[in-house]
Amino acid sequence: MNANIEIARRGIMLIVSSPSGAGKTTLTRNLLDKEENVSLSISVTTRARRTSEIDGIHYKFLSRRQFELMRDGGELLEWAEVHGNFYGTPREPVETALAEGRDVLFDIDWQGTQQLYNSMRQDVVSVFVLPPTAEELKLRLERRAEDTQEIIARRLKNAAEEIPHWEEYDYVLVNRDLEKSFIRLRGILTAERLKRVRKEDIQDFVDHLLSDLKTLTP
Ligand SMILES: Nc1ncnc2c1ncn2[C@@H]1O[C@H](COP(=O)(O)OP(=O)(O)OP(=O)(O)O)[C@@H](O)[C@H]1O
Ligand SMILES: Nc1nc2c(ncn2[C@@H]2O[C@H](COP(=O)(O)O)[C@@H](O)[C@H]2O)c(=O)[nH]1
Repeated sequence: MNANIEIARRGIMLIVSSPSGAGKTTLTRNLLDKEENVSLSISVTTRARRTSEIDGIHYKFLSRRQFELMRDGGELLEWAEVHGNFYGTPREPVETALAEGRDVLFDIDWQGTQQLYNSMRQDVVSVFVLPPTAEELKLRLERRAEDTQEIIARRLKNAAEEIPHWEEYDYVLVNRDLEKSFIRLRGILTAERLKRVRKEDIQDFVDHLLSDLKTLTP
């Protein structure tokens, strides 16, 4: 057997959560640009589209009725109400990717993470991103200039309820320096991909290695 061969494994569900504005979207988009074999789970939402967003790329934007039809038809892996809007993860693309050994990145909140923990724990790796300070969180939301003052105030208020959920996650990152945070996030994915338990056919690989070794030793 060729020693460079890729060992087959199931895909990983890499979840990144944070209070609004801490930087999870920036970090996950960077990861998608730099890493192969990973795709973003595109959520459905009833939230209004921001000017910088494209339907079908950042989210699939739905009416409340369309969202309820998907949810009630069992088409969502998880769903939650966040900041007064509904968000959910379409089931089919995720299940297909994982079965084909492709990793999937999720930008979802703590409620969705809890649901995926309950249903798919063995596939989930979760990361909680914290802002360096409360003032910086507010500044980031303001500098992003995508939301009204009212929406920013609501998101900052909700941050106090979201942040205590950091303890439920596998990893925690304080996103002070973007480059350092990115290196850490990428490191988490790299290490998780190498975990022994994920390598479904590692035993076959080792058996071949041992049998080849026998031919080399008297
Ligand atoms: N380490 C950082 N230093 C300075 N600015 C940052 C850093 N990380 C992200 N930002 C900026 O902060 C703003 C908010 O980031 P981003 O949109 O990624 O947050 P988010 O956590 O995904 O928010 P939401 O949940 O609302 O989507 C963006 O303008 C982004 O460029
Ligand atoms: N439980 C889920 N949460 C989701 C999903 N998609 C996004 N989100 C979270 O909602 C908030 C707000 O996002 P924004 O784009 O409006 O700023 C943020 O915490 C996201 O992580 C989902 O499918 N399920």
